[in-house]
Amino acid sequence: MRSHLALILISADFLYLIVLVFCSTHVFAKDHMHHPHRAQYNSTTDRDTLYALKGNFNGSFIDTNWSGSNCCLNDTSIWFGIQCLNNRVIGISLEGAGLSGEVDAHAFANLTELSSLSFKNNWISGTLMNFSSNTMLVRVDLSSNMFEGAISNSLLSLQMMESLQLQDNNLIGPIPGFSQKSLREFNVSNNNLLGKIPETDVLQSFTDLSYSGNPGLCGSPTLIACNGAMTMSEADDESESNMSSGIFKGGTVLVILIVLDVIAVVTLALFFTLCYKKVENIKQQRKKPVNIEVTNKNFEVDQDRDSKSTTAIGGEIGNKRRLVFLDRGNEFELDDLLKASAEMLGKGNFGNVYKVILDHGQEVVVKRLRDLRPLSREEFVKRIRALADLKHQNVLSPLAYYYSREEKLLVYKFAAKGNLFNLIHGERGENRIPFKWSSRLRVAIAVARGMEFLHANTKLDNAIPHGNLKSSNVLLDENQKVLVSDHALASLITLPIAVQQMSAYKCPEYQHCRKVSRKTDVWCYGSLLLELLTGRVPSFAAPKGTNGVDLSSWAHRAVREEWTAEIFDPEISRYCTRRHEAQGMMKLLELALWCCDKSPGKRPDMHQVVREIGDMKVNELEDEEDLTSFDRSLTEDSISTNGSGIIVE
Ligand SMILES: Nc1ncnc2c1ncn2[C@@H]1O[C@H](COP(=O)(O)OP(=O)(O)OP(=O)(O)O)[C@@H](O)[C@H]1O
Repeated sequence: MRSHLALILISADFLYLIVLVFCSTHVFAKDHMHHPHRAQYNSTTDRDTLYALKGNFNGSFIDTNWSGSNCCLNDTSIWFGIQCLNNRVIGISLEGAGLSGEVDAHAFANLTELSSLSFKNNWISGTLMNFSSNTMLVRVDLSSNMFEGAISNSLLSLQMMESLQLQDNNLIGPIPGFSQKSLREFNVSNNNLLGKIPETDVLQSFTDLSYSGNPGLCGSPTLIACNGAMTMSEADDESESNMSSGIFKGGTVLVILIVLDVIAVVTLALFFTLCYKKVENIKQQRKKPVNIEVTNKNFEVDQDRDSKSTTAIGGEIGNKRRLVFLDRGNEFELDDLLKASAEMLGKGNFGNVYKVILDHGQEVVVKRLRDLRPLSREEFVKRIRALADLKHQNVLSPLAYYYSREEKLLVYKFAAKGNLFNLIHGERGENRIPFKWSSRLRVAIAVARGMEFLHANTKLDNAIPHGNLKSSNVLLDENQKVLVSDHALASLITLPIAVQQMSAYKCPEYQHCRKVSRKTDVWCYGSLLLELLTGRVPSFAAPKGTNGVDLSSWAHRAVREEWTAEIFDPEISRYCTRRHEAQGMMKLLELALWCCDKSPGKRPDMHQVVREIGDMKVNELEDEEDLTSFDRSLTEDSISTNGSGIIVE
């Protein structure tokens, strides 16, 4: 018994010594770093480190963006994706930048001020880097890459770390015993990690979602029992206790150890208080204000950060504050937009969308793009020009754009009658004005024409002409003209984001063999027809918190099992009493199922679709009646939205 106690005390003393040494060096190191004149590293070493890092990646974008003699100028970042403070690099954020390659293990050794690192959504492979020099790191996000090997033990020494995101990689081996109290977000799901999850308070404080998708992991907080598996530290403890019994005997040693330990505990408490105060001080200094504010009155664009970008492209952008108009007429300045009142229409997958009423009464929509591919100004302009050149009466092309390093805007005409999603699924209570068959057919024909035009005229190689066709991207202007919007935005968005968010990537061929093509747009069009016919929301376009239906499988089953009549929206079947209407509904259903064929090769092209659908005659009288319905349904506030154009149930 005594020998056990003595052993425990000696171990505690040993631990104490280690902690003491660690604390002194750690506190000293931080102190050292916060006095620039004493610092060993500076902006030049940071720049050279980033140049070396750039050499690790295969990705054309940082080749062009990371160049020149300064990556930071005081607190302003000169290079893309870098954050600076006092001429030092404190943040790197290259999310969805299409980066591949392996990062050198010691790539970050000189970035001693780095507090935030994100390489989320890239294709980076190799083992995790060594972070032991990056003691200021607060956030690390390496999720959705192809990192392999073990979780680096260097992460255990990061005492300021609040968030560690390593999910969706190929990491293997056990989870090290993270015990930093600062750690509030932790995710290692969807890797190949093994063994028992260490029972540290910190690791046990996260839910099993942080660990899911690792078939070899066991122990709390997962529900998988370990069947005798131990963590590495448990195994070590056990073998040590077996070996050491009987080494220490006698009461004297014990008394001395007890006295020493009391002194040690008091000193240790003093040291921890000192460490804690230092760390809190540093955290306070690092809190930076957010740059972009959006209110419901107006919106502000971050213009000052672009003070270096004055390059003119084809004479278009000499002035950094200029909106560039893609057509003549309608011209106004960015300042006119900024001072006008703005109302948020919705938070789309690619950025927030605002309706802005200019002083002279013109209503426009401003789409503030985010998650863009890291495009140079030239590439961005080229792609916007290509999509703006596509002019058709059923296609909504942008009127103008704004480009700066930090901000990219697209300006569109405002479509006063809202979107097709609201028309179909808007409030179904007694105030609803029916959205009848002939109106639905009219929309289907207009969308087909718009899509046929896009398919015939899109010039960008390998691009899907639309890529995100769905009912919230079909708009109606003040004259009920149907407009297909948001075409070709896929060419601006990073691939991982496009895969997550765009309709095209929900098609069967992408699920099976990661391929999309022009015929993918045809599948989206078929799904839109099914939405029009059934009044149900397709699962890929269902608003957050609601469930949609796999419309194509559902409709195919209905036809196979001969209960087709039941799938039509009662709102149209109730009114479609005439023979040609019932035939039209069946014909449109056939066309929808053809477009949704699992095999892209068997689907029609958009030209064939227009030919098929053009044969269906819209009854003129019914059409007149329905136009009135459209108007009333949109002006009587019968559609309730949450401001994002999405139905509130
Ligand atoms: N020119 C416009 N006129 C009127 N409403 C618009 C216009 N452009 C977009 N909207 C509406 O603003 C909201 C947000 O549009 P946005 O296209 O960004 O998002 P979304 O269609 O919900 O999703 P996604 O980003 O995938 O396209 C939607 O309700 C859309 O119908």
